[in-house]
Amino acid sequence: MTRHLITSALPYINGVKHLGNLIGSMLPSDLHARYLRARGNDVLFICATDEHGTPAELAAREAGLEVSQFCAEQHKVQADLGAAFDLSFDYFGRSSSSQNKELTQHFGKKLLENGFIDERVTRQVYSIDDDRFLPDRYVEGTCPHCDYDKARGDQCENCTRLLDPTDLLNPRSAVSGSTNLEVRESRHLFLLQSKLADEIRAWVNKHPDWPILVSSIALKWLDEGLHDRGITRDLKWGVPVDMPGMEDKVYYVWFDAPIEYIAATKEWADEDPANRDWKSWWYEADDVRYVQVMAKDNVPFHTVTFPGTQLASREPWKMVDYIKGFNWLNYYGGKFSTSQKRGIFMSDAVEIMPSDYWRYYLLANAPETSDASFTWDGFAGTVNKDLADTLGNFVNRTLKFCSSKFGDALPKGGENGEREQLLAKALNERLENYNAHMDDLQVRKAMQELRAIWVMGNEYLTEAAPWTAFKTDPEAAAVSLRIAINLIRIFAILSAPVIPATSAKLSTALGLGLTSNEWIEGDCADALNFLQAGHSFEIPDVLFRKISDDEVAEWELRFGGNE
Ligand SMILES: Nc1ncnc2c1ncn2[C@@H]1O[C@H](COP(=O)(O)OP(=O)(O)OP(=O)(O)O)[C@@H](O)[C@H]1O
Ligand SMILES: [Zn+2]
Repeated sequence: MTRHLITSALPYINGVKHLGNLIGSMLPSDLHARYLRARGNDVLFICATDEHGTPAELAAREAGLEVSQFCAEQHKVQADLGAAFDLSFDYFGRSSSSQNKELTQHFGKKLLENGFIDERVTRQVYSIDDDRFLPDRYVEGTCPHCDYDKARGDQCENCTRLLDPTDLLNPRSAVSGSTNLEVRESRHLFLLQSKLADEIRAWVNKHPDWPILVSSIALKWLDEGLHDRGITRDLKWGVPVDMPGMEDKVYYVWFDAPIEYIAATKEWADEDPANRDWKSWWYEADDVRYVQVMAKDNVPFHTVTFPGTQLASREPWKMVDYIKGFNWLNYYGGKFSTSQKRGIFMSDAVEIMPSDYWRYYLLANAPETSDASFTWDGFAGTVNKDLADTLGNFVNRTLKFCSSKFGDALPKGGENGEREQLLAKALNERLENYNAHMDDLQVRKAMQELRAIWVMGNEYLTEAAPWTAFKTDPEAAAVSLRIAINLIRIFAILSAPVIPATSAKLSTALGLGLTSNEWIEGDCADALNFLQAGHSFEIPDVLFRKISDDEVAEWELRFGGNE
C-alpha cells in the first residue's frame, strides 16, 4: 500500500510566524496529513525550522544572543505555537541539526564528484572595521534600480529585484553601520544548474497534474534559463563546507534548507531507531507518494533548485510527486510580513480566539487560486455563520432538546422513513465530493462541502421538527433525535482534520473515544444508525461563541486593520 510523505515549507526562524505562513504551508499540509491518517493510511508528516542564513544572525544580534541560543529559543517558541494550533507534525526538526549537516555535506560532495559543482573566484563585500565579509543581508545600501535607500544585499524590498551585495550604491555594514568597505576576492562553490536544465525540465514535464500556479512558476524559471548559482557564503553560521580550502565557508541557506526535509526524517528516526526507519521514506522509496505544501515564493526552490540537487546526486532520492502551491494571504495594506511586522501573528491569534476558529476560517478562505485578503469582518462573519450558527447551534439544540424531553441518552422507538433515506443518499453524495476534494487538496472546495454537510443537519431538524412532533408523535421525535445525534458523530469525524479540538469535544460529549484513524466509510445509512437507543451523552459547553461588532472594532484597532 502507498505510504504518504508530506512536508510543509519550513518556517524561517526569525520570529513568531503569522497567519499567512500558517495558511500558506503548515495548515493545509496538516489538513492533508490528518485526512489521510483518518482514512487509514501510513503517513509521515515532517516540518522543521529553517535556521541558517543572515536574517537569523541579524535577529540574534538584535536580541543580544548567540545565534545558536537564539535559534534554540525560537525553535521552542515555534514548536509550542504549532502545538497550540494542533499541527500534527510527526516530527518538527531543526535545519541546524547534525543530521542536516551530514546530509548537506553528502550532497555537496556527490555534486562535486559528479561534475555539477565548480569553484569560482567571486568579488565579495568586506568590512574592514568589522573584519569580516558581508554576504547577503549583512550589507545595506541604495537600490540601483529604484533608489530605495534601505535595500539589502540579497534583495530590494521596495522593487523586489534580486540583488548582489556589490550592486548596492552607498553600501554600509548591517552589523556596525560602517561604510569602510572594500571588495575582496573569495573562492566559492557554484551549482552548475545550466548543465541540469534539460533534466529538470523533463522531470517537471512528467507532472502535468501540478496546479497551474506551480507549473507556471517552474516553467518561467526554466524558460528564462537557469544560471549557475553560488551555494556557499563567507559565514560561520551554517553547514560548514568540508572541502580543502573552504574551511571558512558554509553552504548557502537555500542549499541546506530543503535537504532538512530528509534530515528531519532522520532526526525523527534517530529518536527511536528500533522502530523508525528514515531511509525507506526517502531512498528507493517507490511505494511513497510525496506531497509538498508551500506558498508561491518557495516554488522555484522546490521545482528547480532542490530537484536539481537531487538529480545531480545521481542517487535514487525520493523526489516530490505533487506540489500544492498557495498565493498570498494579505492583510489590509499588503502581504502579511514578518520583517514589516504586518498582520496577525500566531501567538496573538490563539490568545484572542481558540485555534479551531482560525483553522476553519483560514482553510475556508485559503489563497488558493488567487491572493486572498484577511479582514476582521470576514473572520467574524465566517465564525458566526458557519461555526456558531450552523455547526454549534445544531449540536446544541439537538442535545438540549433530547435531554429535556427524553433524558441524556438516545431515545428509543419509531422507525426510519423516507426522510432518513433521502438524508443518507444526500449525505453519500456530499461525502463523495468531500473525499475527492480532500484527496486533491482542493482546500476551499473541501471546506464548502464540509459546510454543506453541516447545513444538512439543520435542514433535517427543521423538516423533522421534533419539538412539534413530540406533542403528537413522540416516536417520530425519537427517530429524528437519534438520527440528529448520529449526525453529530458524523460531523465530529468528518470535521476532525479541520477543527480537531472541537471534534475531540464532541467525541467526549458522545462518549465516542474517537482516534485519529476514524472516517465514515461505506453507506452513510449505516453511519446514521451507528449509535443506538440507550447510548448516553453529555451536553458540551458552548462549542463556538459569536464574535461581536465591538470585538471586531477592538481588534481592528489593536492590530492596525483599518488603515
Ligand atoms: N502572506 C503569506 N501568505 C501565504 N503564505 C505565506 C505568506 N508569507 C509567507 N508565506 C509562506 O510561509 C512559508 C514559511 O515562510 P517563511 O517562514 O520563510 O516566511 P517568509 O516568507 O519569510 O515570510 P515573511 O516575508 O513574512 O517574513 C513559506 O511557504 C512562505 O511562502
Ligand atoms: Zn529597488
